Amino acid sequence: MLTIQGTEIKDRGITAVKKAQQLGRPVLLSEVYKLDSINPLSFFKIGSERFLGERFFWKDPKGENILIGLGISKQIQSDQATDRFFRVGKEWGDLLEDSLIFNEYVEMGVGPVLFGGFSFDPNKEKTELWSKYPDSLFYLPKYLLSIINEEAYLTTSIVCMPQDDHTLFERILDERNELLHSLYQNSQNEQAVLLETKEIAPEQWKQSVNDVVKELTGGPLKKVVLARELRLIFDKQIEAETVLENLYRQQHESFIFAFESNGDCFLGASPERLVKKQENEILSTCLAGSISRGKTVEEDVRLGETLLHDQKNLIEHQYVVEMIKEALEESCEKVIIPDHPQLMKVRDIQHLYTPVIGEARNDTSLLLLVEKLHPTPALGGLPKREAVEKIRQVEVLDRGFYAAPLGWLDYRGNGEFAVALRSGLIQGNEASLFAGCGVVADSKSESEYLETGLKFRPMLRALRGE
Ligand SMILES: C=C(O[C@H]1C=CC=C(C(=O)O)[C@@H]1O)C(=O)O
Ligand SMILES: [Mg+2]
Repeated sequence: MLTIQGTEIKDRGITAVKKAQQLGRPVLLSEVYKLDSINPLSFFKIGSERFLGERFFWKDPKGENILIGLGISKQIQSDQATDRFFRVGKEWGDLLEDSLIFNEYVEMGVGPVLFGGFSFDPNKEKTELWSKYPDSLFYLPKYLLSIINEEAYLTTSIVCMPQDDHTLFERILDERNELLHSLYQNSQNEQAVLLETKEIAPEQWKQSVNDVVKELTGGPLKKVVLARELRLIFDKQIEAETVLENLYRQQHESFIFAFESNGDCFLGASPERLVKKQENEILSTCLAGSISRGKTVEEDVRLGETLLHDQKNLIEHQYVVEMIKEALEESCEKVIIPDHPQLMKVRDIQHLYTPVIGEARNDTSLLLLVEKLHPTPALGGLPKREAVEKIRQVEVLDRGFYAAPLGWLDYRGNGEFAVALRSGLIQGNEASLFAGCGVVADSKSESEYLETGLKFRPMLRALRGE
């Protein structure tokens, strides 16, 4: 049975409350314990009673960093378009300033961690679809399970107020142990059954691809990513943990994420890293240009070779490489980018892929890098501003958090953001799925339409439980 023996939180809590009284403002207290191994999906699932709507899940493709948060100790959110990246960083920095952090481990992602993301375009007119997700939304979880290189750590974070007393910390001690004990209760979830699939305005979408193509020769615009939506209706409430478990089993090569807010859950399996920062080492990814997987090994290799030599896809990819290179060179000492793309093969699709390594300057923060990179031409287009304006104008879809940065940063400034692709938004017994594709001068609306069809598959399979 898993228990945390230490009761230091009581004394630490009293110290934090005294500090809050002295300063006349809240003080963050965080403490870390090492645990025996825990199944990350079970941890997410045990939060469904007490912390429904306040959970997140993150796994990187190699499974080096897995983070699951239950409960919200502090929420940072804003609907303001200007400075939104900076504001999150500022509020996080302010909270950390007088914090008491008891963490003897050096691993990234252990200790207080902020998890969340940004909407794709804060200036796009808002619809009901994303009403639960403001333009920037982050949680500092009450309980964070970090599985870093297969070692498990539990961080408890509490924002202590001047008026708090010892009863708060006694309650937390009990709650934490109950939570860990409940890891051993086994409950089976039943998959909701898909009743209806509505494709949102497919003909209008193809027309918008044709219209945009006409604007891509001669003018300033080189590339615009256009996305569309499927709305699915199920026979009963969709359980996020079931879909998440399916994604986890089915999409080994991708980032697996889930992010709840007020009853909705945004989740997916994205192959695309936006940026990772570990001390000064920066990793980013150029991912654009797509073809289907083959039914046989031979066909798969042949399709991959075709993609590697296809001019339309190479151009679509090259725009991303150019932009990421330029953006990173502004804030890095060094940027290393190979001259030619390779293939990234995920379960349903293969992409042109160029990995990027950089060395950040000392004054470069992770959120600054996110701001500079978002949206890359894999999600927005080129030039950035004009492409985002075009999307705002022609796209029917309210993208919300789709195609936007989602991830985490720890109290030492390390962290990682993925681009939230191959994703869906669960709302009760309905879900919206999103997929887009890079439109360039040589694009044909029918084949772009089929490409988006491939990109819906990971979420469709996970939701159907196949
Ligand atoms: C916009 C999406 O994919 C991007 C990432 C990889 C390949 C892409 C493409 O070939 O069009 C897209 O730029 C999506 O999955 O919704
Ligand atoms: Mg494409």
